[in-house]
Amino acid sequence: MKVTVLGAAGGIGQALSLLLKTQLPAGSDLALYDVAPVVPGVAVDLSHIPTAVSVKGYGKEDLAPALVGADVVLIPAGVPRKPGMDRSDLFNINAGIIADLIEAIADNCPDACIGVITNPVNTTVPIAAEVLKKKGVYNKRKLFGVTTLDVIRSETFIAELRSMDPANVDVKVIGGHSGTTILPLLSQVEGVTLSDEEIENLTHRIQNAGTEVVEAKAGGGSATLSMGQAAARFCLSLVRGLQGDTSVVECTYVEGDGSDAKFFAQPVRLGPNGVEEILSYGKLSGKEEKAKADMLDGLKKDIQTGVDFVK
Ligand SMILES: NC(=O)C1=CN([C@@H]2O[C@H](COP(=O)(O)OP(=O)(O)OC[C@H]3O[C@@H](n4cnc5c(N)ncnc54)[C@H](O)[C@@H]3O)[C@@H](O)[C@H]2O)C=CC1
Ligand SMILES: O=C([O-])CC(=O)C(=O)O
Repeated sequence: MKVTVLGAAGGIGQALSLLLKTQLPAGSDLALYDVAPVVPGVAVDLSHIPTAVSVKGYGKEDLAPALVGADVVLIPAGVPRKPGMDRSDLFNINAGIIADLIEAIADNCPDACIGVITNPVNTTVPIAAEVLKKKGVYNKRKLFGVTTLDVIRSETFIAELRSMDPANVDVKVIGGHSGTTILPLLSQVEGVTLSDEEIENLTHRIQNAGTEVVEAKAGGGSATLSMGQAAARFCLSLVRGLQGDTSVVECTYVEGDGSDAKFFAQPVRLGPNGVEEILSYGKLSGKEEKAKADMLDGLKKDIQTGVDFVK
């Protein structure tokens, strides 16, 4: 497997690359690309860790060789939020960065699975799809918005509340990746019964957890370490699927049947083709149904913003 990280010298990129260096299957190649001049140094640094994963750094002018042969491309390139900003405030800068990087992916590794981390995810994923369509290489089974951070936060916060081992908590989070479009299905958590008040408080915390980190970092960026862990989990799941394991399920923002919105985060079974099957997210509680209905217009607008940007 070759995994390429675009934006590898950033906060997420470095944490993610470290986890991949130590956890990708033996024999994998890890390609680290960034426009920041430190990226070859990040690669040398990681290369001293004794695992059977080879690491190579690629500077600004070397995007094509970083991508050629990639099975998976993860994209945390772009600017993060500062206090007082919404994820949508990142659109002006990050939309162009995503469009350019996706174009290069279309030219150099059109069959790769692409995991978009760059915000606003609700919009950057539709941008990626439109660019790939223009290039004639769009495969909806291979384009993913990485929303795993919402899942691991949900698992963490529930485990804390009930003094459980987080490894035993499994939560589906559907919708999108900002504000109320993040919809954790807390009525369905197996083995955990939550009161209405607990569900309300947890939902609010999960939806605002990104802002919790942005405010705590006080101008120094947004979640990088937890996001590195989330993206590594997602990437390792994708790789297991690509290598033939068809039992791997993750929630991720993909183009499904469009019954809720054209792009929607939902549980997906992964496999050799990327998305093998979009799974049902089950029965929602009355409150979750209403929360979904209330956020869909906003999510659809975010998606349209991405489509319009490319058109
Ligand atoms: N999907 C999610 O759940 C989450 C998404 N994010 C998003 O991830 C993005 C990155 O966040 P951080 O790593 O904290 O930012 P950062 O500023 O630490 O790193 C971004 C990196 O991207 C690089 N970069 C910029 N333009 C580039 C280009 N054209 N090609 C290659 N590299 C380029 C920069 O040089 C930098 O090294 C932000 O947009 C942030 O909002 C952050 C947390 C969670
Ligand atoms: O909140 C942000 O800007 C970064 C992010 O997406 C998250 O932490 O969920």
